[in-house]
Amino acid sequence: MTINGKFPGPMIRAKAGDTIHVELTNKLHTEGVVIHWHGIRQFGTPWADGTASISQCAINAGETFIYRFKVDKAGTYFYHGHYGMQRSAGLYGSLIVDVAGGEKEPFHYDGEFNLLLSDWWHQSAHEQEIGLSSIPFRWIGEPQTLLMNGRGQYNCSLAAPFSSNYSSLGKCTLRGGEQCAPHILHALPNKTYRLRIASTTALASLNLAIGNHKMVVVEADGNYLQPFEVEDLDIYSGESYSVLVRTNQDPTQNYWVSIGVRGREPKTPQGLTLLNYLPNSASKLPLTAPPVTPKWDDYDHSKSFSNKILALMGSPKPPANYDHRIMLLNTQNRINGYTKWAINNVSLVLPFTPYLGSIKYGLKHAFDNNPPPENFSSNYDVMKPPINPNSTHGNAVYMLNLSSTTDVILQNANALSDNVSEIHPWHLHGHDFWVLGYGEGKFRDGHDEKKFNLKNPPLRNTAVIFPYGWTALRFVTDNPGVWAFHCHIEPHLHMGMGVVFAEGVHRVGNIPNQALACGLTGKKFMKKN
Ligand SMILES: O=C1O[C@H]([C@@H](O)CO)C(O)=C1O
Repeated sequence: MTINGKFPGPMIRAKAGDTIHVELTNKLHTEGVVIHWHGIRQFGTPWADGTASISQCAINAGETFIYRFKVDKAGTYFYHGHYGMQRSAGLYGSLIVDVAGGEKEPFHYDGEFNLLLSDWWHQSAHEQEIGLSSIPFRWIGEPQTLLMNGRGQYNCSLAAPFSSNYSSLGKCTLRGGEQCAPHILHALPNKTYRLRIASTTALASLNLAIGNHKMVVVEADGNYLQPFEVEDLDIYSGESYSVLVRTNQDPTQNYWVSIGVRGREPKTPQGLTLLNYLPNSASKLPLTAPPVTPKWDDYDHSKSFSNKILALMGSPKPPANYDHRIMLLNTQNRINGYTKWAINNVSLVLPFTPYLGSIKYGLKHAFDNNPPPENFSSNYDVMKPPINPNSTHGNAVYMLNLSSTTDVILQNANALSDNVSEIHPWHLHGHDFWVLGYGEGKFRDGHDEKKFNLKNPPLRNTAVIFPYGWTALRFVTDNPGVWAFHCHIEPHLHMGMGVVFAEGVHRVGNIPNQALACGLTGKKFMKKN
């Protein structure tokens, strides 16, 4: 899927405080579409969040929807489809917000590069969707190619001469000008570059490294970090980083930039591009092989990276206590033979009427009004496959009081097979949260919160749960609207791995009619007219 004939879609670049106005015309003849502005909190414009069945009705073929919203915070963001598997089909692009005029970033750089990372399958998103909702279940499998700015190669490797792994593929013979040719980073020696990195993968967790160069991490998800230096960085779907790279290596050489799969047994060759030191030719191959991606299941490496991420000194601190705590157990389940993911034993199936309208107008039949479970059984064994794998469908909403401090403890568990627990990056709409901590095994109430970092936890919109572990998040419900909170692995959301939060919906102003033109809100307004 392309936008204005482009894949990825065009980069949108604005300044903090700007209003972005996008007119999205759906020219997909046979399906609806929406676009989510990932990381933008949509204060006062919850109908512009771009989540089908949550913030708006999907835009029908031939129709145009106007997204108009303010970008209040500088940072590295992206946008993407939020309906079915349209992200896997390529519906995404970069969204960069620069600091407001007269303002400065808290670090210096001479130039910048942007890398939007994604993964690519030869199977269409429709086949993927059907496989996920079939008996027997057909998993999408690992991607064929990893992409940087939509570019990657199949059945050949840029690095074949260096590596026995990839020599079997043969060397890519690029003459220049091919659409699959990598996006080369052309740099001058002895400068500092800001590399913006965002991951909109449908599945893959990635590790990025630059041969011979260290990176200083300074931003995550549009929030400044206490700078720290690394040789490689893990990035999960839904996350973004800025790193500073000093081009202080031998200026007669070029250097590899590599991305490789983490957290799942990789079946996809590394994605590669070059850091080209000018005036060298970009066709000059580096002297050494591309950086090796850490072993896919070396979770200690991933945890050590996550634990280094702390807020820049002077950043907003979390409230010291919570008003409301929700425990969310993540399990893989079955419903009538279908493979699903469930949260506290409920697998999310979105309603036909978007919540924002049904809650605002009190249309009680639009979804299950019983509160969803805020906890799970204290004797659930997270280290074993579920004893009773059957779960239920649901579409109930966590109704949160406005201006309250909410803690969410995400609890990972064993999947359906023995000795399998997967990585899940959870993304919250409408807010940033503080990541208070990560832990192993089952969260111990009354004990583990003593280890929370309340001094300098990073603010983010996406945080990972490690296999068999828990992650603690805190946020303030300061944004009237209805907000998705879900695993950012697209097939996992499709299989039900998400929940919905609503706060202060009575305060939401005029929702554009078009966002309501389906389901029960559609009926209500059609009658009126
Ligand atoms: O949701 C998933 O399903 C498969 C596997 O668990 C069952 O085939 C997989 O690897 C997932 O992440």
